[in-house]
Amino acid sequence: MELDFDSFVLAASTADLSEEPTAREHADAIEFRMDLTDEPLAALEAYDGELPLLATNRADWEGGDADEDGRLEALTEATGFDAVAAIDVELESIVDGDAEETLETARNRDVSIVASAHDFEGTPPRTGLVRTLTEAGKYADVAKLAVTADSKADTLAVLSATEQLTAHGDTVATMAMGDVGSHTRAVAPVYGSKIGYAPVDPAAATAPGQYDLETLSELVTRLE
Ligand SMILES: O=C1C[C@@](O)(C(=O)O)C[C@@H](O)[C@@H]1O
Repeated sequence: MELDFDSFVLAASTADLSEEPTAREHADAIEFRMDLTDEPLAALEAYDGELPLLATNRADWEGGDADEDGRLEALTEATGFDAVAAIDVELESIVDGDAEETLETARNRDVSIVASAHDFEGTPPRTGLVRTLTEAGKYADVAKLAVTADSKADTLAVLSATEQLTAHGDTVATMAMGDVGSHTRAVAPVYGSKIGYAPVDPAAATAPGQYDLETLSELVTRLE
């Protein structure tokens, strides 16, 4: 399956692929959080849903649950499944040189790459946001950055960086986590952000401040 990020992609974030039929009505893709389930490759093997998958195997040092041992290997293996249209790779793994094989395999298989960075502590100054997104964009089809907003000024920095990079022709996905940042999930697409994440089941949010899928879908559609 294919996923292009020329227009906004709403991804239903889940560790349970059996949620796909429920997600279908509102989502364009499923973000499959491999790190939050026990047998992710078996789940991929059994998947027969309609929505393309963005596979994420989030490292424990980046807010996820995957042990480093075999983490990128499992992600590489995931690119072999037809339904996997894109993978998310941590920018830090890319910069460290650990993800070379994963990136090469994905490219050979026409699987898109999202290079991601997360800040669970705060929001760096705008110039830092632009720098990180520009760096991520060198390696990937989409440069993704999720930060934690403590103030409205933080959310404006995220939106402003999003607008700048989009105007420059870069493909970015941005969001501010936490309560103060929630609205950026609805508004960032207006400034060019190309991926939004929302849980099908609000009780199973994969990041602080997420809206449930139906709500984010409605907000983004109305603001479009
Ligand atoms: O990186 C992201 C973005 C995210 O952290 C969010 O803030 O919506 C949710 C994660 O599932 C996803 O992998």
